Amino acid sequence: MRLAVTGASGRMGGEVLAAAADRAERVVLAVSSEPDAVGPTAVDADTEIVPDADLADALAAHEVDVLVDFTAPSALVDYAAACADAGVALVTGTTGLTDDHRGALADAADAVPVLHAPNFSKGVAVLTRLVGEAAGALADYDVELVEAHHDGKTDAPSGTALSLLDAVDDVRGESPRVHGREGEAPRAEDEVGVHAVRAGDVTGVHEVWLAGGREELRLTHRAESRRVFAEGALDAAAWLAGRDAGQYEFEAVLEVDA
Ligand SMILES: NC(=O)C1=CN([C@@H]2O[C@H](COP(=O)(O)OP(=O)(O)OC[C@H]3O[C@@H](n4cnc5c(N)ncnc54)[C@H](OP(=O)(O)O)[C@@H]3O)[C@@H](O)[C@H]2O)C=CC1
Ligand SMILES: O=C(O)C1=N[C@H](C(=O)O)C[C@H](O)C1
Repeated sequence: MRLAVTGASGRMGGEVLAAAADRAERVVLAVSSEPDAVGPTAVDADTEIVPDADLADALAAHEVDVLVDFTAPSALVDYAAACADAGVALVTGTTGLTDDHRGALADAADAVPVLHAPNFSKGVAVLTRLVGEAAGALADYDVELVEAHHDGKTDAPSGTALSLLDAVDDVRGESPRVHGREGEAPRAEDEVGVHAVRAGDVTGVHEVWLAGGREELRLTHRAESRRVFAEGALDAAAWLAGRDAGQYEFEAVLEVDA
């Protein structure tokens, strides 16, 4: 499998490059909006560092099978279009997507296989199922979500938090989401509080509270290292290579793994 990795100078891009090297996976392109910021030691000797402006040509010239992306929504839209033009599968973990960004991914998926996941850890996949089960079984319990990330994260709530909230809505119907609280306002019975902490170098914590009058259940996932996301994305890339055009879910990759 011949891989390209975008956001090569970023936290996750760097982690994917390091994980791929440790797994002896072939990264032919490290793509960056600032190629000079990608240290030569970040990539293997046979990996070419290319500016993202040249992505479409580079994908075709290097016969890339899958592009792995952790960048920003505006960049992802351009990268998805380049993948569609070059016939390259796309695995992306970029969060903060609006409906327009999702529309651009759907357009790309008309031409190539596309897999987007807001979280590439196995633990969060299980957490999402557990949250749905708990929200259904404890239907009258208050739900609140707290997520914490490093001080460099720009989108809030996290993509994972949004998908956990969707899991609650799937079993309870759509609930009003209250982001933080201030001042006088009684808690509505069906509201779901959402709280985003940004501090230091926290890799990623998601905690869902379910509180009844006399007991409280908390379901918590704590990522200890970005490597867990990078490994999940590389597993997804191996699974996606050679598939038909269309949109795929990370859960399908994990089913094969189980
Ligand atoms: N799904 C998952 O499992 C995970 C998802 N994420 C998501 O991945 C994304 C990246 O996270 P992280 O690596 O921590 O972020 P960083 O800010 O560390 O890196 C993002 C990189 O994207 C590139 N980039 C290209 N265009 C833009 C742009 N317009 N604005 C900002 N960056 C741009 C830059 O690299 P360059 O200049 O080299 O192109 C930048 O360094 C986020 O959306 C985050 O939420 C993070 C962890 C896990
Ligand atoms: O930006 C991050 O760091 C992370 N982002 C993802 C998200 O928004 O859910 C996944 C993980 O929590 C780390």
